[in-house]
Amino acid sequence: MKLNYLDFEEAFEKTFNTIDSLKKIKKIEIISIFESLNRVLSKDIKANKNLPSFNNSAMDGYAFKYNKDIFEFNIIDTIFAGDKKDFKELKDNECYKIMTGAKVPECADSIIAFEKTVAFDENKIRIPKDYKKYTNIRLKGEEIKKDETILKKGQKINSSHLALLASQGITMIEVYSNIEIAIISTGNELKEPWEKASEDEIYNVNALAILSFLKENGFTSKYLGVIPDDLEKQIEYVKDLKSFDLIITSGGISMGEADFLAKAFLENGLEIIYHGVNIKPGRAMLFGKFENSLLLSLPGNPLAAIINAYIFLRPILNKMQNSDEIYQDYIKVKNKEEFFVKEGRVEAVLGKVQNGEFFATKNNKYGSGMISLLKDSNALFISSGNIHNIKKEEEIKVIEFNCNFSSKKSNFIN
Ligand SMILES: Nc1nc2c(c(=O)[nH]1)N[C@H]1C(S)=C(S)[C@@H](COP(=O)(O)OP(=O)(O)OC[C@H]3O[C@@H](n4cnc5c(N)ncnc54)[C@H](O)[C@@H]3O)O[C@H]1N2
Ligand code: MOO
Repeated sequence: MKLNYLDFEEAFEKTFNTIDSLKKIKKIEIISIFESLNRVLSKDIKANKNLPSFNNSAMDGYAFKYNKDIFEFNIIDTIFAGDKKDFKELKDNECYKIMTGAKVPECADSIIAFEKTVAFDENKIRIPKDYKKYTNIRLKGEEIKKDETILKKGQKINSSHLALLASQGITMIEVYSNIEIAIISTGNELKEPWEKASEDEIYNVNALAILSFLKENGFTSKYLGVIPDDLEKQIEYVKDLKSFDLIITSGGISMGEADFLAKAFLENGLEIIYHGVNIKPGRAMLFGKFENSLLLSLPGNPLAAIINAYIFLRPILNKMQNSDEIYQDYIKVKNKEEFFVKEGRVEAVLGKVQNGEFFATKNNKYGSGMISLLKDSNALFISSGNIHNIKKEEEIKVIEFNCNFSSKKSNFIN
């Protein structure tokens, strides 16, 4: 089989159009916020209450009614956070001692921190003459108003969102059900890491690498094992996979005589969207529609498989999960040492970003069969195919392994 290598951008576009064309019922479920990290909201969430829900003190200090001519106040009582009793009206020269977070009585409009007073004793304080009115009061509803939308449908939940939900006493939320993902490896040469491998055999790197890659990105998956390099057996095996939303395989898709994975899927009705992308590494990649599920076949070489996962798989997952944050954001950094890429194809170069500088891993002199380089890298530089050398000190765009995602497609290609 001879592969036609599809233009990189076109592959991206076809991928997204294919996801859009799937006839999918968006399944939802209601879950506890304790189980909701990385899940995607299936509806907007409104505020249950104002934030803050009462005027409260931003400092440990004294609450008083501002008067431009009064600078000394007698302390008449102390208000602690959580105090609910009614505090009596303050006279002009009276104040309350008040703790951070405590409810500020209606009669007070300003707070001074203990350390900002000019003098104080048990009973009295003096404030500076230039002290400003309304200082240090966190006003009811100043941050969020009751019924305001606080989180939008499509939001992937992180700890900051959970802080907000907790502040509202919201404990159950509606999310999209997790997409179901199957992971399959191919290759008779593979032994699982817990098996004994002879010097002629290799360990299965991709299954665990992809499984944990998915976990890092908030997705769960089922590892279904290694399919034997035998067409008849593969045809049988593949039949049962249509119930998954996404099937991720690795290996068996280039031109080797035992590479008949694509054929096994084709025999079962696979519609190939593309097979081969003009990118190094990872050009053997196959993407297809398998009834209402998708097949992403990553190359066997672990480094190529993982790089493709960073570039292609992450946006696919985000989109399939109905997240709003789909596309990788790039950052701009300074290139530390000159390195070279080939013209005429997109090239993904591993590197390490440190304090705003990019170091190409091994100066971009490595093969896609290597494995250890991934652990020494934390970012990818992606060339357009129109450049050859990337000079020292040049400003470049890179995608970090743990990049942010946004709803707008960014142009991360250099
Ligand atoms: N004549 C050609 N040969 C190859 C081409 C080509 O264009 N023409 N492309 C090369 C490139 S680039 C890649 S990448 C590989 C992709 O091949 P496959 O996706 O079919 O993968 P395999 O042939 O099955 O395996 C390649 C390599 O990776 C190892 N492997 C496979 N699975 C695993 C795994 N789960 N864990 C660890 N290592 C794995 C396998 O042993 C091979 O060494 O094709 C080139 N050939
Ligand atoms: O897919 Mo291969 O790893 O391009 O190098």
